[in-house]
Amino acid sequence: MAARIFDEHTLAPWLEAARQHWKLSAGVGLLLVPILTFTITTVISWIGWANNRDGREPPLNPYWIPFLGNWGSFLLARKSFVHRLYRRVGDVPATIKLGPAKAYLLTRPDTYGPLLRDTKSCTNKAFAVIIMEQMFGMPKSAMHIYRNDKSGVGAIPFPGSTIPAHLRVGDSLRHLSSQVVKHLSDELAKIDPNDPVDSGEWVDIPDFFTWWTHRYFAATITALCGPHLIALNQGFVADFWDYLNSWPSISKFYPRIFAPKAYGARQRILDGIKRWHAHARQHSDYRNNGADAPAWDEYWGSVWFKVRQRWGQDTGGMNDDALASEDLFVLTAATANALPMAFWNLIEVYNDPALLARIQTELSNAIVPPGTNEDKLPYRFDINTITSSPLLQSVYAEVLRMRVSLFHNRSPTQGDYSLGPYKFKQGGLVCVSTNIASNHAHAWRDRVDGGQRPLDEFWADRFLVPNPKDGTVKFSTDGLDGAWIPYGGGALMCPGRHLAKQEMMSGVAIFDAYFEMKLLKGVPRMDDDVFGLGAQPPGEPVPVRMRRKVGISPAGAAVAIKQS
Ligand code: HEM
Repeated sequence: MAARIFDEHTLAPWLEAARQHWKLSAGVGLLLVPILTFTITTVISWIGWANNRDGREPPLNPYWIPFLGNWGSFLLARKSFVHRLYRRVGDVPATIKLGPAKAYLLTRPDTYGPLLRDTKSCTNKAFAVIIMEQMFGMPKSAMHIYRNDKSGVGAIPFPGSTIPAHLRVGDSLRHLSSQVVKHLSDELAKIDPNDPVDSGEWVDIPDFFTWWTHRYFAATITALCGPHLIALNQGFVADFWDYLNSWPSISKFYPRIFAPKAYGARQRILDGIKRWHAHARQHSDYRNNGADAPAWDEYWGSVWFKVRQRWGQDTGGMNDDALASEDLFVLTAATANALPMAFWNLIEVYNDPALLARIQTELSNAIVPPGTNEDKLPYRFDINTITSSPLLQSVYAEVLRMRVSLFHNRSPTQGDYSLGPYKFKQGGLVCVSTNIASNHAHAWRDRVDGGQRPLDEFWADRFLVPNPKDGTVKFSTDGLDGAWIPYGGGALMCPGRHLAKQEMMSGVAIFDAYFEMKLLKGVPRMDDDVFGLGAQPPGEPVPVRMRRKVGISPAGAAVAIKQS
């Protein structure tokens, strides 16, 4: 009977009709593929939800397009993808198909801490390898160095690792914050007679984000790398911001032909770094980087760059292009998040005159020596006065909570990884979203002032708790394990976090010492194209009215400021 149903006479008319209307048939076929895929993945998802066994994989997030899965929506609309998924699954993790990769999105902050700390079983290696190639242009010829580094990320390399300690990927930062503060103060003290901001009158600036981040970038790069990187490369500062602004395009893996501006900016930066390396190698021996070497010299800047140069050279597999990509990674890590965050810190403070008044004494006391007048320009600052202020720390932490949006990505490397009743396959990507962590109602239930301070609003005092010792308040992140994770966690936690904190907090004191400012349109919205990639910059121009406070002659003409 079955044979009769499918015999050639029965099928023939259908095949003939399909031949005649092939366009229609192809269209129906194309429509059926996603519908079938969605139906099948939905059934798989239900089975996942019904499964109560320990050691199960999280339920699958259904998708329409075979092979690609959720890759398209994740790359093109990360924010709405994560929000929709979170609304659907709540506190249950989800399995997501991202092209050839399998990822797991964790949605409960109380699972974040343990996962991030377990760097023995779960590292960011798989992800870091992709990032080095796609975002920083690491040449393929050097990628084996990252793939072959089996030493893990903990302080003690895994048994069997052959990579000596001083050659491992990653390093630490020291001695830099006071340099950054000094250079930013020098930068803001400079008077340009042609710049209306330096006239002593109130002037309107159409976009304060550009004004501030370009100046702070120049100061940070001079502190990190010495003055020659910028001096050797005209337009380096503007090019770098073009490159950072291109991150959303590069992160979508667009081929070069579709994003020539983005890849062009990246290439100009890489060429500039190569020029700087060659110049520094000519003038200063990068092998002189031990305990007795100076912490900073004008050619390499921080001794850290000498150590990194030596590491790169000693791998034997890195050419000049690869060494430039390595340092592009560091320069990006050091500025792409910290400087937009220093911007938001200023914006929140200047948006609220009452808050500015509350911190004014601490800001003024940070200038050393106290009572310094204009003869002592550029001012010098005591960062400790600022970083120990409970309120300023709370503002800083709240800014990070609201404006940092990234995924901490881990991958089980020592077999499948168990977390509660769930199992994550070795090689899968386990993703922790700072946005879910930062806005999780239960995790933050004690930090919303009984519901009066919702998490989608900035609240300067969110991180202040009573101090029973003296009846005052103190800054605290107690009880927020897994909820406040802008820097990640465990051995992989950002090595630049102390520097970032000092940059963000001292930025307010330094700016306040030289300028007055009023926001003309309040706090700008964030650029959601950067959601999931780090610090979100503003998504619109930020007009302000500014006036220089110091360094102005009585006639209103700008006067030159002495360099100390
Ligand atoms: C607000 C500012 C910053 C934020 C939010 C931030 C965040 C992060 C995060 C989330 C990671 C990855 C951690 C993980 O995988 O768990 C990271 C890594 C890193 N950060 Fe930061 N960071 C900031 C500022 C800085 C600064 C100022 C530096 C200074 C140089 C820096 C240097 C680095 C480096 C070198 C790594 C890679 C570490 C490694 O792979 O060994 N970061 N950062």
